[in-house]
Amino acid sequence: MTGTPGAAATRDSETPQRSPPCSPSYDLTGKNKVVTVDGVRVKLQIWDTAGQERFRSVTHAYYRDAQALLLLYDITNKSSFDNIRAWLTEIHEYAQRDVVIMLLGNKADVSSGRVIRSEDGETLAREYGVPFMETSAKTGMNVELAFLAIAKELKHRAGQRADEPSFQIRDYVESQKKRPSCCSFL
Ligand SMILES: Nc1nc2c(ncn2[C@@H]2O[C@H](COP(=O)(O)OP(=O)(O)OP(=O)(O)O)[C@@H](O)[C@H]2O)c(=O)[nH]1
Repeated sequence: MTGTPGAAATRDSETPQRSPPCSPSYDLTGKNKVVTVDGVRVKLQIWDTAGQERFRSVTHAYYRDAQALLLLYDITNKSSFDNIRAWLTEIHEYAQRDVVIMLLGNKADVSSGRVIRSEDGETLAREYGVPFMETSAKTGMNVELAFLAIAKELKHRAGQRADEPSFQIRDYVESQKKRPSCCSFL
């Protein structure tokens, strides 16, 4: 699912989900997940396109009604990064207008073999106005944060009062995210 809408999250839905094809230590996709935000339990239902990105008509069905999309690329795989632009264009066309999008550069634990710098991810994310962080499904780095940030945003939208300041997901992610250690930079 790298370079694809790796996870599409909807809140509290009854639709069955797919399982991921592998089992890294921390799952970025494939399960229902309950995240507690300010004492409120937010249930995220997560769908993984699981390699079906070749079949665009199938993936449309995955993300058409999603409230949030996690776009993953692999920092050791340039084509997965290059695909992100095409996915953002697709999403613009087919997803909900107010869908929450997050860009994730996965495999941040890998110290040799990195071909995409953190700055490249940051620049792309800034261009599209979406939050960005690097993650590792192996060590768990920023995985919980990705889901928590999405849950906070969705909860905020659902219950926002007119007098409340809006939740800024990009600021929140920037303030909370962990950076990979020095040695994994190019
Ligand atoms: N080191 C490291 N390996 C990872 C990480 N995430 C996934 N992998 C490994 O990368 C390989 C591919 O993982 P997948 O989750 O199958 O990749 P994918 O892009 O989702 O594949 P499809 O869903 O089939 O498109 C597996 O061997 C995983 O264990 C990570 O964060 N760090």
